[in-house]
Amino acid sequence: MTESAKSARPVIALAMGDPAGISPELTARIIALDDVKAAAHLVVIGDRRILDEGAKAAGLTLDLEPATLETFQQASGERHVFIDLGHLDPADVTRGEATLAGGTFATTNFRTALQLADEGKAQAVCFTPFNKKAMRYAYPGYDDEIRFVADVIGFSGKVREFNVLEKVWNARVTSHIPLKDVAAALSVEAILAEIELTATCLRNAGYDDPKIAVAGLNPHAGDGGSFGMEEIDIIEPAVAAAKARGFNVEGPFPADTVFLRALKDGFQAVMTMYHDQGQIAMKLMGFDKGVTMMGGLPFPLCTPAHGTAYDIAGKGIADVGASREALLLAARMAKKAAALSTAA
Ligand SMILES: NC(=O)C1=CN([C@@H]2O[C@H](COP(=O)(O)OP(=O)(O)OC[C@H]3O[C@@H](n4cnc5c(N)ncnc54)[C@H](O)[C@@H]3O)[C@@H](O)[C@H]2O)C=CC1
Ligand SMILES: NCC(=O)COP(=O)(O)O
Repeated sequence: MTESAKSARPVIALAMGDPAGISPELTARIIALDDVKAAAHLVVIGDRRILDEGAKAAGLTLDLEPATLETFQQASGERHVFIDLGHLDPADVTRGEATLAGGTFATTNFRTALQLADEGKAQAVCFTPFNKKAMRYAYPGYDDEIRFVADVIGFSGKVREFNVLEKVWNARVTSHIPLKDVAAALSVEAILAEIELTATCLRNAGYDDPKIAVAGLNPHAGDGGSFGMEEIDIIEPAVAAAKARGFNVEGPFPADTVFLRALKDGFQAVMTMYHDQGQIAMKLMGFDKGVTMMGGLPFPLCTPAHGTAYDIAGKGIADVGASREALLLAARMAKKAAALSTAA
């Protein structure tokens, strides 16, 4: 890519996701978006035959620059780049089914994208949806993306998923664990660490003085200890400790109204205690725009908040809105990171 094109737009490595779902058509739709093109230079990693199937489903003809891992940095930047790993024949894809072949395809693409970012050859990574069952076939230790990323790039710092809508973010203290284990996983230290990471990620995304609302765990935030003690014993002390450290944080608020309060009172993020406490609200507020962002890594990592949608795969009706937001958020964060490192 030419120097002027490079400085204007971050390079985003886009890994094609699960081939049995909507990932191929979403990848094609992302490549065709003008605002994504204006915001980022994409290096798409996958198999051209799978992408072409997606383009066909989406009714698109794609104009991509073919390149290899060795040559893509010399690309002009006029067109997005496609790195064809040639590793999956469409004949081996069973649409709507989680398979080892699908998981191998997606983990290989993801690993390659992560390595590019780790080597500084891309400033951010995005992916179209993975299916966790398929990922586990290919990589048995695959609890979720966080564990995989940590394994691939050898990162041991704190990383967490955030769900992002323009109007509000959702951070969570626990994530992919059984609901029965949530209460035992809460501690003052865990909540404090999440607040700190959330504030940092919000600042990295351009919110200079982030304000965070913390949800309770129990109905009505425990109602003074009537329905559980976690608020009194853990969450309130964590919020007090965070305030003492200078964070703009309030709570615990009852979880059933905390998002209403956040929107009304201008909180940039709601911290929930477990996955679906936030996800239900976020997906109702903006399923077609929701982004999952892995915060705490050395580079932005974003994906749509929805999944592989096996039920509509190949029908050409998958909405690209959330993927578009994922790419645009990653581009914004990459530009902000570049500006901060230039200023330092
Ligand atoms: N970005 C990612 O990699 C994500 C992956 N997943 C994974 O996806 C798999 C399936 O997850 P589910 O819980 O079934 O949720 P899902 O989001 O795949 O599907 C839920 C419903 O939403 C619809 N839907 C999803 N995306 C859509 C789109 N772009 N346009 C139109 N309709 C859409 C589906 O057709 C389905 O009816 C799981 O393995 C899960 O872990 C889930 C969330 C995010
Ligand atoms: N692949 C990203 C992902 O699955 C996000 O999962 P979740 O945050 O919706 O559980």
